Amino acid sequence: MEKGIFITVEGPEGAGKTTVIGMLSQRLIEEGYQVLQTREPGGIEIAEQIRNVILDKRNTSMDARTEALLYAAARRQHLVEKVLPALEKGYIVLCDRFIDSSLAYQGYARGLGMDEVFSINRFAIEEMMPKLTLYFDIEPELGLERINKHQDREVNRLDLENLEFHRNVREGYTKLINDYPERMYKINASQPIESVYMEAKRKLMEIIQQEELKKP
Ligand SMILES: Nc1ncnc2c1ncn2[C@@H]1O[C@H](COP(=O)(O)OP(=O)(O)OP(=O)(O)O)[C@@H](O)[C@H]1O
Ligand SMILES: Cc1cn([C@H]2C[C@H](O)[C@@H](COP(=O)(O)O)O2)c(=O)[nH]c1=O
Repeated sequence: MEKGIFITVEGPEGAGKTTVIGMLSQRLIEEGYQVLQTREPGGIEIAEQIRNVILDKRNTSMDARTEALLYAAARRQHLVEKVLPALEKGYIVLCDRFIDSSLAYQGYARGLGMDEVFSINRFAIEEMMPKLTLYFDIEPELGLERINKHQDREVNRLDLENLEFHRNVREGYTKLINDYPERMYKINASQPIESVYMEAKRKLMEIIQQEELKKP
């Protein structure tokens, strides 16, 4: 039984997940909590290597099932190598994307089916689900506009999908929010960054208090 709290942040491209996770992480550390900030796909060497294969713009022939399996493989390794050990030590783990990304992108937008994608992921994660998922909701046009303006961020294979794909990703997330209202909390990510952060922080603190997490 893990002692920490597993939190995931989800949403379409450019919703502000990485930025807000950084702000939350810094604030929680200042308050004395042990925090692990990580991301999917990636976060550890093997998963970062898989990330490079999945997101490489040259891999235009990648089959949708191959893509789903690669995300699940990266997830498995990241979970056992990084997330579970941190949870056992009592950390708050803030993870940029997890299974809901596979359900929205591969299950819904790629059309593989959310149930099918859930079942391959069950093999990868066993029973491990987040205590809370903050879902950053944004119109794909605005999210893509943000990342296109962001000079340092390299555009990847998934970013290059057409607008219809990105609209379907958002529709997939909307289904998930309806299916898992207890676990998922929706935030309007088109608000100014400070408002998004404040709302995320309030919800996160509610869960930390509910779980009675102790500072070390
Ligand atoms: N609420 C906001 N208002 C305006 N700009 C924002 C907001 N949130 C993030 N940004 C900017 O949008 C860009 C993308 O943000 P960020 O990398 O945090 O998004 P992301 O959800 O992690 O994206 P991706 O999943 O595509 O990597 C950054 O340049 C960031 O400064
Ligand atoms: C975990 C996961 C991710 N994706 C997609 C979502 C994004 O387009 C990229 C990751 O890039 P980011 O800048 O780190 O957000 O991968 C996916 O399709 N399925 C997944 O399971």
